[in-house]
Amino acid sequence: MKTIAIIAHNGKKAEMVQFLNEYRSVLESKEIKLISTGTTGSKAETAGFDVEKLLSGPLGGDAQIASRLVEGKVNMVVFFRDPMDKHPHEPDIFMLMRLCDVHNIPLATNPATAKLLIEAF
Ligand SMILES: O=C(CO)COP(=O)(O)O
Repeated sequence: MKTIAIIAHNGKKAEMVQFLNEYRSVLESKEIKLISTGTTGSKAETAGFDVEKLLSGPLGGDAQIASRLVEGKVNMVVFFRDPMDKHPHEPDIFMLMRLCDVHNIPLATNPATAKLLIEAF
């Protein structure tokens, strides 16, 4: 089973739910496990997805996902960042993105890229 980490900043959570809904059948047919930061996961659960929720981003959720990733437990990251907002945990955000590159894990930071990646996943 492959795992996708889903993360969205507040201004991008609606786009994340829209993306998940659009690819619901793909996620189900490929038996993809979802893990997420806390609030993103709650939104996904409300939309009917089964998600393992970690802490909220500002409390260390990005860092927890990074930890799973370096242990080889994450196969792709969908991280809809909000480039128009400030984030107190910016170091964690950059750490997660850096570690995707260190470990050669596909990272989509916007819906257009996420669609291309999930179709090839
Ligand atoms: O802040 C985040 C990612 O950096 C997302 O965290 P939440 O999903 O808890 O809002």
